[in-house]
Amino acid sequence: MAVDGLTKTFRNVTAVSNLSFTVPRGSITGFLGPNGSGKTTTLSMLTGLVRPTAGAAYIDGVPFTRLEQPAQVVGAVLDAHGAHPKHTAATHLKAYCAAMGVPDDRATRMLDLVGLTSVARRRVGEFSLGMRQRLALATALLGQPRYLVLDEPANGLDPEGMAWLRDFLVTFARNGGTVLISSHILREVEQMADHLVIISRGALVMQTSMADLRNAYRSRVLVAVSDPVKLATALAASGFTDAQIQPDGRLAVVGVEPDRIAALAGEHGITLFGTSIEHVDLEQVFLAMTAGQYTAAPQSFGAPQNAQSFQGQPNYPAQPNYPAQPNFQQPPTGSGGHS
Ligand SMILES: Nc1ncnc2c1ncn2[C@@H]1O[C@H](COP(=O)(O)OP(=O)(O)OP(=O)(O)O)[C@@H](O)[C@H]1O
Repeated sequence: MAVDGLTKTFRNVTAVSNLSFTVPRGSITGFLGPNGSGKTTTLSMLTGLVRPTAGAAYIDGVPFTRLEQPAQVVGAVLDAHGAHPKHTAATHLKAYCAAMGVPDDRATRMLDLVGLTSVARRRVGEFSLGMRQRLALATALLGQPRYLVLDEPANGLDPEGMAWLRDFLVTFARNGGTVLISSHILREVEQMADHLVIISRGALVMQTSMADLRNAYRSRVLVAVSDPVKLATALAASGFTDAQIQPDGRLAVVGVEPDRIAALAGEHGITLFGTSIEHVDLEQVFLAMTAGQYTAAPQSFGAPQNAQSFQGQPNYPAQPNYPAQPNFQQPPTGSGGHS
């Protein structure tokens, strides 16, 4: 799946603006952006529900409208409220089976797969949002598609439902399926996605693998020592080259455990005053990247104090932005150890 220069303008609102990205085959790609950033509009263009103003979207190399048997290529969940409220879950699915030309027993199997067998004869109007999400997924799966396009499927799911969805999608991708799943919360997709496409105001902010993102925003250890240059040299001699002296004189070290740093300092006669680990919250990084969707003040989105705006930067920022510095911890008097 891919979109290329995709643009959609509704009267005077540009919902999607010259957006290009690729969803690697066999991946789970998280499609992230704040409310109103253009996710649903993009997914609607991808699945042929909305006509682009410019650009194109491709599934299996062709636009959705040119797919010969679309339901057997792509399953889409764009609206959990698609089923008629007076239909039961079973009649809803069987109607889709008939329309798609697939046998009825597929409906029963999909109800079982999404955990709705016990409520198969209940009216959809009585379903909770989470149950509707499961039914919508069952509908999308009827044609045994290779691609899944899911718009905020976590909406309304309880933690158990979320865990179930995660496991289901991971298995689907492991078996060769490709998933594009939107969310406005990185945490919701972080554990299952192997790629991310991040948008803000309809434009691409970043396209990256999850591994690259984690790597660029790794935790670091801040070390206060008598001689930071000497410690940096000692670390480099041991193969740890990612150490930078901070404006406050501390050494910021990535990829080395505090105990190892303390041992090295001891070996080189460097006095260690204290260490603190600075964990990076990826959700904060994401919020900083997409801040300003509705307001010019990034802080109103809970962004880190030193966060920059990443808008319009398709490439990865060279310098990771760490959240505000944690309080420096002094070791107990006379211990000379690390915290
Ligand atoms: N049919 C439409 N007519 C006019 N404006 C629209 C239409 N559909 C979407 N928009 C506008 O396009 C922008 C993007 O909306 P879209 O629903 O694609 O965002 P989203 O990222 O999916 O948001 P959310 O996370 O809240 O679902 C919004 O400003 C929205 O008001």
